Parts: sequence; C-alpha cells; structure tokens
Amino acid sequence: MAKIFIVDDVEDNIKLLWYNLEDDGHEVMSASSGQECLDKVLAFNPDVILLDMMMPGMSGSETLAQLKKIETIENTPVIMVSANDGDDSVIETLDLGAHDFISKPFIYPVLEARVRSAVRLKQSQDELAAANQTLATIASTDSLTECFNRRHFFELCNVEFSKAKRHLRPLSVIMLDADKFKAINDNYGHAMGDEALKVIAEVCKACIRESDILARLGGEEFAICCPESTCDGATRIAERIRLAVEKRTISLNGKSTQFTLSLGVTEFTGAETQFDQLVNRADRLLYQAKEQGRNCVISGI
Ligand SMILES: Nc1nc2c(ncn2[C@@H]2O[C@H](COP(=O)(O)OP(=O)(O)OP(=O)(O)O)[C@@H](O)[C@H]2O)c(=O)[nH]1
Repeated sequence: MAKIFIVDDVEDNIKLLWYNLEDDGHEVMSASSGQECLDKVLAFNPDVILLDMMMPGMSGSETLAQLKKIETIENTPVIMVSANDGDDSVIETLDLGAHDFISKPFIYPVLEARVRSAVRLKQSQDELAAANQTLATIASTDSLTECFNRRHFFELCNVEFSKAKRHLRPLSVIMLDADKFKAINDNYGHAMGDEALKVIAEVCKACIRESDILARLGGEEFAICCPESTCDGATRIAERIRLAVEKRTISLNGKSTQFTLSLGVTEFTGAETQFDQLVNRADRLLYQAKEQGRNCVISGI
C-alpha cells in the first residue's frame, strides 16, 4: 500500500482514479489545483504524485517546478498525466524532474503498472535514506554510551567555536574523566567498567542542555561543549555531574560499587583561534583535579 496524491482540476478524473487506486489498496488524497497540491503535499507526504498537466492557474509544469523546490518532496516520484503528449511536452516534463509521463486518455492497468513502478522507486529511495541515516549515526556515535564520538564532537564544536568567535559569545568546555577506573575493571570486571561508562553518559545527558554537545573522547574520558555558557555556568553543570555520579551506585550480577569523576572547566576568552586550545586547557585543569585528590572540579581560563 502506498500514498498516492492525485492533482487534477476535473472532479470526474479524480473520482475515477481515486476509486481504482483505493481498490488497489492505496491511500489516496486529491487536490483540484496546483496551489492546493502545494498546500496539502507536506501534510500528506505522498509516495507518488499523479499530476495533471493542463490546469487553470498554476499549470502541472509550474506545480512540478515548485514541488522540486520542497526539500522533503523533491525526490517523490511525479507522474505527469496529459492529453498534450507531443515530444516537446514529454521532454520538458521529464527535464523538469518528473519520473514518468502518461498520455490521456490512459488505459487504467497501464497507469496502475506505472504507479507500481514509481512506488518501488520511492520505497528504494526511502530504504536508502534510512540506511544512510543509520550509517551516519554509526559514524558519529560511540556505540557503548550512545554519545557522540571524538570525530563528530570536533566537527560540531568547530562550528560552535566559529559562531562564538564571530559573535563574541560565551562558550565553555568541560572535560571529565572517571577516577581510578582501572580499579573498577580490575576488581569487578570489564562489564562493570562498561556499566560505569554508561552511567557517566546518562548522568551527563540529564545535567546538560539540549544545545550542549556531549562526547566520549575515548576510554573513560568525556567532553562537553556548552555554547552560550560562561565558565561559571559550566562549572555549576560540572559540579552537578560530579555530585550525581558520586551518589550513584552501579550494580551488575549481584555486585555493586561506586566511583567518582574529576573535571576541568574552561571558557573561550576571545583570544583562542582554535577550538582545540579550549579542550587542551580543560584537559590540563582536569589533570590538576586529579593531582588535587580527584572527585573535584577545577575551572579556569
Ligand atoms: N570497561 C571499560 N574499560 C575501559 C574502556 N576504555 C578504556 N578502559 C579502561 O580504562 C582504564 C583507564 O585507566 P587509567 O588511564 O590508568 O586511569 P584511571 O585508572 O581512571 O586513573 P585516574 O584517571 O588517574 O584516576 C584502563 O584500565 C582501560 O582499560 C571501555 O570501553 N570499557
């Protein structure tokens, strides 16, 4: 079953197609003008559009040109239906991006077969788009914690850094690292270590804003970029994360333990030219937190 959108200014033409397509199991929607088609198309999100060429007001060709400008619709197959099936008309329509051209009067089983072909194309496109989306997610995400990975973190943060630099807006970075993490692995097993990493991600996600960027940079080290946050604001977030992890007990296979975090926080001063400089400074502050006994937040610029 597919969603078919019929666009035709003649009510009887719509009815004929509607009943037949519904009998074939499709969900059908119609519009009686190009403008009505443009008004309804996003909400209906059709798999195939059957578009009449000769319509008063906005013609089929003009409607097609407008449909191709709509990002989520531009790849939806359009079948132009027209009594004007001269070569020039067919060429113009296909060059405008139509998937197919059917001459009027049409033989319904032929139209039906062409609709099926267009539906198959749309289904392949949708599957490809979903596969690409999955690949993009895999390429940008750490599979254990479902945070962004290092590469994607720097991609996103470089954009945020450019914005902050151009508009002289605040931007802060928090670096955090689990304390004595090796001991968790050694004493409770690698699976408990993995559990701790998942808890860090979960706690961080709960403590940050949607616009903040959280990533696992590797091992037991995480980073958060906080656009529009000053060092004071980011330090409060860091302290909230530290406290939440300190209070948390992790359990696996009947065993339980607790652990802590060390955190370094810094802010863009306006002088830095690269985002990496902020990460490196937050990392040095994190190292100081380790030196000062762990389970603490050190901030500075
Ligand atoms: N379970 C688990 N462990 C990991 C993973 N990645 C890295 N590790 C472990 O993390 C530990 C990091 O140990 P260290 O770098 O010595 O740091 P630490 O023990 O946390 O000590 P401090 O940072 O000084 O507090 C190592 O034992 C790594 O094997 C992972 O994905 N899962």
